[in-house]
Order: sequence, then structure tokens, then C-alpha cells
Amino acid sequence: MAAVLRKLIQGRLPALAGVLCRRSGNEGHLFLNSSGSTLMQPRCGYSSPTESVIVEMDKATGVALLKLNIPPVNSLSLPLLTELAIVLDKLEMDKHCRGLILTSAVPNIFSAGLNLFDMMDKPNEHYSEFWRAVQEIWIKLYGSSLANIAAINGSSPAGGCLLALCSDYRIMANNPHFTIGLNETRLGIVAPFWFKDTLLNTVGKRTTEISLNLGALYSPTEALSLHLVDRLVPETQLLSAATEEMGRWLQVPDHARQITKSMIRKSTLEGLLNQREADIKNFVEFISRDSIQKSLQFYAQSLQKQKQHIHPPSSSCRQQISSVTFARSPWYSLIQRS
Ligand SMILES: CCCCCC/C=C/CC(=O)SCCNC(=O)CCNC(=O)[C@H](O)C(C)(C)COP(=O)(O)OP(=O)(O)OC[C@H]1O[C@@H](n2cnc3c(N)ncnc32)[C@H](O)[C@@H]1OP(=O)(O)O
Repeated sequence: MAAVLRKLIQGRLPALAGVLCRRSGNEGHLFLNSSGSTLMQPRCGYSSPTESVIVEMDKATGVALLKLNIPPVNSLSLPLLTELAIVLDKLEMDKHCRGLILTSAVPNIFSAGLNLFDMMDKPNEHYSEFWRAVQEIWIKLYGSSLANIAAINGSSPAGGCLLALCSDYRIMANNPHFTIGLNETRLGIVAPFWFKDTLLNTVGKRTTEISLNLGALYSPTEALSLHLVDRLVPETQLLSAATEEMGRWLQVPDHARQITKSMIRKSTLEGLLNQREADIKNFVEFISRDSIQKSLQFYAQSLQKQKQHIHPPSSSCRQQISSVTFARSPWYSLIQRS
């Protein structure tokens, strides 16, 4: 089977080289890098030096519980992305690991998305390095051979929503204060094509069109109705529900599930793998524009101002927002004040 998978990746799925191919045996695990050459990796533990990524491995089931742990909001900074990439590689290489549950150790927040400060007032080299790290995480998670379930235990805007969208199955805590969605346009920025494609593959064209253009953030109930998440459970049952769901995914033989997953996600992954450098160049050019920098600065400041001066919208005010929830948007709050 290892030979079949290798052939598949080297031959029929060349662009997936670089996404991990796993093989059983005593010698460790096989990693096919982007040039198709093989590197032997030793088996190792999952320590994250700063504890910003906590991994609890259940050796009996082969399921790793991965918790993002960067208070206050699990924003995806360059160091966090780098640590996460290392941990994901290690899990992928571990022949005992079959499944990954992604969640947060920070109460009420799954992830606030990309760290705004990595996209502000930095040299182009930094933007370039940061964006490569963002791409890397998406490639590793969306192209992972592991069964991957997101246990969304808090708000999940923008890049946080993207992390969840990379999973095979999403379970969200049914708390009406939580929101999820790709809200980039609300910040005056544009979700890149591979964010868009990941959403499109999950919820379809019409919902993608509405969600992305409006930068909509949805409540858990709305997200369920749009198939942005697959199931809602009470917060206290989230991890047990994710573990139970994982059992269903692990009943399927790994090779059959992995090949099926590759088949479905291959063209989307290739979309980025075939033009990574151009995508980085595009990001750097876009994010370094004065107008975009001003927009981001205004947004970051309004997040802080919101905390200092602005109370959350009242419930009657929230109802007026209809099915598109902007309740957590500082822009919305500012409009309400003026
Ligand atoms: C071709 C070009 C393509 C460009 C594409 C670029 C793509 C970008 C994708 C992204 O992910 S952009 C980031 C979008 N994220 C957001 O809009 C989320 C903003 N945050 C929130 O809405 C809220 O903070 C929250 C997550 C709902 C949590 O609310 P809560 O009330 O619990 O906490 P706050 O008081 O608001 O925040 C605490 C603290 O954290 C700071 N912070 C929040 N989000 C971020 C972030 N994304 N990056 C960095 N820092 C963040 C916030 O400013 C507060 O800081 P303080 O110093 O304690 O005041």
C-alpha cells in the first residue's frame, strides 16, 4: 500500500508531493519532499518549546488532541505558525497517529485568525516569510493524511475559520456568543483564492459569494444551516463528541480514506502548490500598500477602542443584523456609534 501511495503522489498526484505520504515499517516514515526525493525522519515526541501548541496523544486510539494555546486570542503569529508546522509534521510522521482533533486551550476563542501585527508596519521580507508560513499550514492541514476533526470551542474569524475549514469534520460549541466566518473584506483586505476555494468546497458557490463579499461572521446556528460546520453540541460535550466522531472516521481503513481525501482535495491544493511564489509576491505587494496598512491599523485600533469604550450591541440591536452576524465586528460597532 505504501508503494501505491508513493506512486500516487509521485505520479498521478505530482503536485501533492510535499504533502505527506505515510508508510508502516520499523525504519520510520517516508516523507516525499516537493522535488520527489525521500527523506527518512526519526520518530519523536511532540514537544512545543513554548507550549503554544499542546499535544495530548492517546496511544490506545492513535488520536492526537492538539490545543492552540496563545492567549488572549490564539492569533496566528509567525512563531505560532512555525511551531504548529513542526508539530503537524511530527504527527504526520508518527505511524501510530491516525487522527487529529484540533481545538483551543483559550476559553471562548478558537483562533482570532492571522496576527494583525505580522501584517502591519513590517519590512517586505517579514511579510514574505509570514505568508509562506501561512501557506505552509494550509498545505499541511488541508493536505493531511490524518483524519482531522475541528472541535471549535470559541470564535473563529478569518484565518481561524480557515483552520477549521481544513478539517474533515467540524463540531462547534453551541454558544450564541461565538462567531465563525471569513470576514476579511470587513478589514478592507481580500481573502486569497485558496481561502475562497476552501470555503467554496465546503459550502458551495452561492454561500461563498454572500459570505466572502459581506465578510460575514455567523452564529453557530447559522453556520450549521450553511454547512460551514457539521454539528453543534453543548460546550461541555464538545471533546467527547469530537472523540466519538473520530471513532467513525477511524473505522474506515486509512489507505482508502487517504486516497479518497487526496482525490477530492488534489486540485485545490495544486492551485496553490503550482503558484506559491506568485501568491507570496501578490500578498507582499497588497499588504504593503499604504491604503491597506491604514485600513489594518484602523481595524487594530478599533479592536482596542472597542474594549475600552464600546459595549457589545444590545440584543434588539443584534436582531436587526438579520442572518448575517456582524456583532463582533469593530466596524459594525463604530457604525452604530456614529
Ligand atoms: C492578496 C492579499 C491577501 C490578504 C489576506 C490576508 C488574510 C487575512 C486573514 C486573517 O485572519 S486577518 C485577521 C482577522 N481577524 C479578526 O478580524 C479577528 C479580530 N478579533 C476579534 O474579533 C476579537 O478579538 C475576538 C477574536 C472575537 C475576541 O474577542 P475578545 O473580546 O475576547 O478579545 P479582544 O478584547 O477583542 O482582543 C484581545 C486582545 O487580542 C488582540 N487581537 C484580537 N484579534 C487579533 C488578531 N487577529 N491579531 C492580533 N491581535 C489580536 C486585541 O487587539 C486585544 O489586544 P489588547 O492589546 O489586549 O487590547
